[in-house]
Amino acid sequence: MEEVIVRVEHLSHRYSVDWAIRDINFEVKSKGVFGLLGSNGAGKSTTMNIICGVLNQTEGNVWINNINLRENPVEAKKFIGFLPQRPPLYPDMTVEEYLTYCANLHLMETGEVGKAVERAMDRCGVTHFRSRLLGNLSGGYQQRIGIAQAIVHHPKFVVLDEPTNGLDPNQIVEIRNLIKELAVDHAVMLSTHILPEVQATCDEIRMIEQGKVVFSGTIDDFDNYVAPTSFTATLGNAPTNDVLATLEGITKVDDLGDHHYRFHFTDPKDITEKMIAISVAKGWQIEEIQLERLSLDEIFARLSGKK
Ligand SMILES: Nc1ncnc2c1ncn2[C@@H]1O[C@H](COP(=O)(O)OP(=O)(O)OP(=O)(O)O)[C@@H](O)[C@H]1O
Repeated sequence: MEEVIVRVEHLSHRYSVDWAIRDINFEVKSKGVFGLLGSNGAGKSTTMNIICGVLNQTEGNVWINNINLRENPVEAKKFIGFLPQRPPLYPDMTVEEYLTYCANLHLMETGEVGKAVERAMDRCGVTHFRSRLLGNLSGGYQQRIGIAQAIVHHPKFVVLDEPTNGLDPNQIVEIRNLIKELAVDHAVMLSTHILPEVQATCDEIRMIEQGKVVFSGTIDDFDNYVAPTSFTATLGNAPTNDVLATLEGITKVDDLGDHHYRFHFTDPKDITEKMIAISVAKGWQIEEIQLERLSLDEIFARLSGKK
């Protein structure tokens, strides 16, 4: 059985009077990417801050490598690398100075520090910027340095809070690739409010909404759950609704007016390709076709309703 590196049991936290998270339970395995998905204010950062020992929980327990984080924080934190939402970077330090400083903060043996810094720079693809001041790096490279500081002390568990926030599309792809590389030999936990982000990077996910877990499962379970069940199409020369409703794979058709239709189906496989092929063959003048995917808010609403 795969090793469990993190165990979270009945975790709850209250800021003054309001509960930010309530009775969160999960385990993180020693390899792969574990995603915490939730809209703004759902409770992701609160959960991550507690798991990294930055915030003391009101109730519940966190074990890192079987060490109770609350009872033995110094030992437990040796296994954790954390990139908070705002990377703790010092703009007047060079990359190498900063990573050396972080390795020392993590109480690494002095003789190990140089090697560890080289390895972290290499893994994050920043060795060529070793003498560059952090303040002079682009957002994407600053994020890489943030990840490098999170892995410099060889933690088993790496926590990344919204790691692609504020990056451009190319930088996002690069950081996602880096996360997947790290997950080959680390347990990586990331939080995000971006649906495609979990779909692109995560193996296992928990979705939280108003501080409670509303979905827990693998990414395949999640993709099945959020698979589209309808598409819309504009047909310049459509046949009657009765004809459209008998098309293979279509369970129902709504006439939305102005040559616009919504088609419901149960099996999404090649459904739009089939519709395009038959429209062309029959001369229905298809002008536009679009799968209707659920937005994150709609998924939350569905999952919360289910619960
Ligand atoms: N220091 C604080 N004091 C009081 N309330 C807080 C504090 N930090 C967070 N909260 C509240 O706790 C709830 C959860 O916030 P949290 O930051 O954990 O959510 P999040 O999912 O990380 O959202 P975001 O993506 O916007 O950071 C929110 O209602 C937030 O307003």
